[in-house]
Amino acid sequence: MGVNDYNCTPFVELDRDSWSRLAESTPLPLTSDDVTRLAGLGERIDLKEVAEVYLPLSRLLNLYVGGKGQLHQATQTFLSPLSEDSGGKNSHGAKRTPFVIGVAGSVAVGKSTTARLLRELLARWPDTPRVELLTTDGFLYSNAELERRGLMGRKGFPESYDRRALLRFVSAVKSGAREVRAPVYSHLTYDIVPGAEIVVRQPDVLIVEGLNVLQPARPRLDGRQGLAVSDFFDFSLYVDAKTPDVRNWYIDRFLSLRTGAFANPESFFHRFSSLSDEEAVNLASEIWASINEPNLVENVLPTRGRATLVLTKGPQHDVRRMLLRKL
Ligand SMILES: Nc1ncnc2c1ncn2[C@@H]1O[C@H](COP(=O)(O)OP(=O)(O)O)[C@@H](O)[C@H]1O
Ligand SMILES: CC(C)(COP(=O)(O)O)[C@@H](O)C(=O)NCCC(=O)O
Repeated sequence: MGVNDYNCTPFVELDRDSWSRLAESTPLPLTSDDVTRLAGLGERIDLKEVAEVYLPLSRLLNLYVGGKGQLHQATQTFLSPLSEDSGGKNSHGAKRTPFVIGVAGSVAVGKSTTARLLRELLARWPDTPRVELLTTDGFLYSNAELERRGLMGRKGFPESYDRRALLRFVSAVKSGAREVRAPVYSHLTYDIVPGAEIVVRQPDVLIVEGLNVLQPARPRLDGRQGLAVSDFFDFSLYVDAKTPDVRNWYIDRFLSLRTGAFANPESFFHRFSSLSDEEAVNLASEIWASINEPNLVENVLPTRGRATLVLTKGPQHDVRRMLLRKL
């Protein structure tokens, strides 16, 4: 095949039928206990979809985890003469660090749902019982800081995050730090929760989910290329769908929040709980068009080709196609 061949791509493409056939040969099929637990997650996800799409995906991830484990072992063996030379005083070997998976994609495409499902499924594999989840919204600047920077209408854009703190967090996890802490964001108050934090203690797998996790590094002021969180990923997933479908999911979620979470007087959106259907659709469409769609087009979509796996959904969240990076 020549390099000008139109078919020349770094991805292997699998349609839904081929992918779901892999479920048959996936060890550890779902048990009725798993089904009960997954249903208890409160997701509206179809369990057939879990069995046909997400279960084989968890197997693929499990193979990558195993592959990284073997590479770690081989590297330890390679470095072991150095520890022997120093009479065991200097240990050049290092403990294996958590396997980090990035999950990227638009607002409302289903990143959190995918990440939560993967957490459940991965934890069933004997070599990865401890799976933790981090959402990057904890690294958004507080509303007060966003106001100060004139970024309140740009929440979710790369500049609305404390990118240095996020990078330090992921870098510490991949450096083998015993305990790493991250701030917490509340969708209810629409702000960072003062004093709250999540603590990550050397899990087997860490899933880092967020709009911009596949962004490349920004050039530094001294002109040198810095690092990006994606430099620390062992695997990354981009959840993709047509923009009009994602817009519909955003509006649907907004409508169900209006009758659910927005009814809580603590909610930032409480004042919208009494909107009529039409008013709520107009407001959600306005937020989508002014913030989330421009961010998708300008910042999120351009990172899709950087993922290890692109998962493309149809209008009902049904996964239709997988693009897997060739090795
Ligand atoms: N696989 C799925 N099947 C059915 N509904 C889904 C699925 N994934 C997400 N959703 C729904 O789509 C909306 C957006 O999903 P969510 O995971 O919150 O997106 P994100 O984290 O990307 O903003 C939610 O209402 C969620 O219930
Ligand atoms: C909190 C978010 C920026 C997503 O953050 P992420 O966890 O992807 O970093 C997003 O869900 C959001 O609230 N965007 C602001 C515009 C809106 O209200 O939809």
